[in-house]
Amino acid sequence: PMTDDLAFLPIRFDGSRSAHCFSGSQLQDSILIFLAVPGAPPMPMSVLGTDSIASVKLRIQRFKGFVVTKQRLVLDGHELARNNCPVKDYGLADGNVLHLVIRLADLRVINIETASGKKFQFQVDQSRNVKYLKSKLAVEGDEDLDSLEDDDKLEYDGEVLEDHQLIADISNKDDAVIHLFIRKPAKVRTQQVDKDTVVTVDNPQKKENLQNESVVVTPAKPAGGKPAPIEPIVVNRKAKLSSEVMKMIDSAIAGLENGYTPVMSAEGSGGVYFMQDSSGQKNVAVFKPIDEEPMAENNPRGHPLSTDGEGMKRGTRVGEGALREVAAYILDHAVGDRESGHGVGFSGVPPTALVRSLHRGKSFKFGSLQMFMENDGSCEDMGPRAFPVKEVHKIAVLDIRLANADRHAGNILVSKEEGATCKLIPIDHGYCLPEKFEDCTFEWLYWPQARERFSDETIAYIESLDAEEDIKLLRFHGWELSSSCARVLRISTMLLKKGAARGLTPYDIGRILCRETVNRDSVIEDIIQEAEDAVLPGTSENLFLETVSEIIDRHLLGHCPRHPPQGT
Ligand SMILES: Nc1ncnc2c1ncn2[C@@H]1O[C@H](COP(=O)(O)OP(=O)(O)OP(=O)(O)O)[C@@H](O)[C@H]1O
Repeated sequence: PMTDDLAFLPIRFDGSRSAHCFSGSQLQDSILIFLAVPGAPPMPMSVLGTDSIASVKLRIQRFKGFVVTKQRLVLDGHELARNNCPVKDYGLADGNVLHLVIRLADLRVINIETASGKKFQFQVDQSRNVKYLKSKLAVEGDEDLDSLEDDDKLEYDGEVLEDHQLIADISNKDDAVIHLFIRKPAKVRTQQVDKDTVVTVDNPQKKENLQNESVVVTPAKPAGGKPAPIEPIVVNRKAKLSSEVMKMIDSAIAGLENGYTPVMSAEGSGGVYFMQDSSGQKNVAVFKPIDEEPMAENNPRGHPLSTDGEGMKRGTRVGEGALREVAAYILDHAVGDRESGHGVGFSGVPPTALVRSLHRGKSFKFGSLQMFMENDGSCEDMGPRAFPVKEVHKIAVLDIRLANADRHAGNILVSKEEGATCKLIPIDHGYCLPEKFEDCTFEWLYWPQARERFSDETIAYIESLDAEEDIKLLRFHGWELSSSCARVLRISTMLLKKGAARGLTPYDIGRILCRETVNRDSVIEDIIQEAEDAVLPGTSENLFLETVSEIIDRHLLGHCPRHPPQGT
């Protein structure tokens, strides 16, 4: 609405003066940008270069009503994630379009009937338009819709709906039935080879990340029978799925078979669906389809499409979120147990698997399926004071090892156990194991617990870690890490081990991995640069890592731990 648009503009202007009357420095610092909210035309907004991201979000909250913590601001496909950072550090300039992505959806249920009488149900954000609904249908409709063309129409009450019309404006009645004709492009190619389905996940940017570019789905039902509604994707038949994963899949199948359709989560930046058990009373799993990740083709939250295949965080790929979710679970070994088949590991990543799942009762989608963990909210809802040191440290160890680029407070669930102690549950690992350290951020970095030393038990666990074994383990499960992701894992594991051995705290180590400001490289980035400058072109990876190791040692020598290392 007009009033909202106007509210953005004059906020910096004194009513009696025009913009031209601004005093020198303020005028120079003022930047006119456009804020793009899904389903509405971009609106002008004037900010100062010195404004922090948090203050821009606060203004958006004041004028648009979206709570600060539920906003993600995206410029050129990358999130402006640091709330304390001035906008000028992100290089925001006149005319830039800032995309607002709301992590909280305003969902609307829509019933759709095809010409041949088939019925579908969708949940769509009210702020999306008809064009978006069509693109969703194009992917999620069934084979009947295959032969239909792009210009097929959606109709409501005998009226043809225009592409730009908002879902909110179509009808006020909740039971709106929209008649449609639409085509269905393929997203993931499947091919029948003997009794198996060979699936190629379409990710043109970085195919080498999936072994042989294809994945074998083992049919859970005998050949000729109906496919199971959820099937784990198993690349290596020798890799056993943990019993927790199998149990979770079985209960989610029971829920689907009893007719309980997965419910879309109101929270999250991508498509996140809660699957129920056979009673329909309890959430048992969380399904995140590959094609609905932030910046992927069918993202339901209004994320702009990625233009170059890079994900919302630097050094990650759109379409690989599910692999990273599974990798985080696989690499979260239980103490003393590196093999597959473990339940919950040292850091408590919920059991997670790559699956093909029936979506909305008709088409299949690929994605990650994670055990639903009962919780009392996330760290976004409470201060960190009540969290036990051990709980914070287990998250810190995970984030440092995996160079997690998305550890915000909403991605740590809190469960209050009996006796009121809090357990922390790390979720959402779609942006771990990046190709570079640039976007590493750790919510816990400034929590007091991060300044405590690791316990002996944690130090023993850290000592047992081995990046080479981890890379092999992922390969065994079918994910061949790209050389740059493997390098990041090797260096972060090396730093964690060296730091812990010297008595450094999670804060000390985390500060080496995270940039202090957006535009200043982190210590680890400087160390890598120094090593790159020191070695000759064509040097082996091993020699390069030795060089990194020496530079880290030198850096840590100059680092004075808060307490002397143990045993010295
Ligand atoms: N394993 C889980 N158990 C219980 N709840 C979960 C689990 N995974 C996700 N959720 C719930 O779903 C919401 C969205 O999930 P998630 O954070 O993984 O999504 P996302 O799209 O990657 O988004 P974002 O990082 O922007 O929040 C979470 O805030 C949480 O409430």
